Amino acid sequence: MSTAADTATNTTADRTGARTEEAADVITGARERIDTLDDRIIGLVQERMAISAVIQEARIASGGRRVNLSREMDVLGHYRDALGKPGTSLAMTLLELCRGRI
Ligand SMILES: C=C(O[C@@H]1C=C(C(=O)O)C=C[C@H]1O)C(=O)O
Repeated sequence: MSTAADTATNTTADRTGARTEEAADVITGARERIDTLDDRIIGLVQERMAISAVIQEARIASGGRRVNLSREMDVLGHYRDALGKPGTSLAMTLLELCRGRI
């Protein structure tokens, strides 16, 4: 016979994929920390976009181009050195967010 407590346990397990209540608690707590980090990362990305826009506008207003490929190579290298090949993909996504598609 299943009880109300069993139902609650199953619900938690369904949400986390865990097979024990202890593991489900660890996962729930760690997910809260990840959600907080993701909010901070999104905020940092938005801050990066705003600063990048200032640079691009200054360069365009001076008669230059929006994009500066040699600087982008440096940014890509920075992320690749820190995070490996997926770091390059992350940097390419960040660059697209900051200056649009080229
Ligand atoms: C922000 C700049 O302009 C553009 C955007 C970049 C970026 O978001 O990192 C890098 C190079 C440029 O294509 C820059 O030249 O530094």
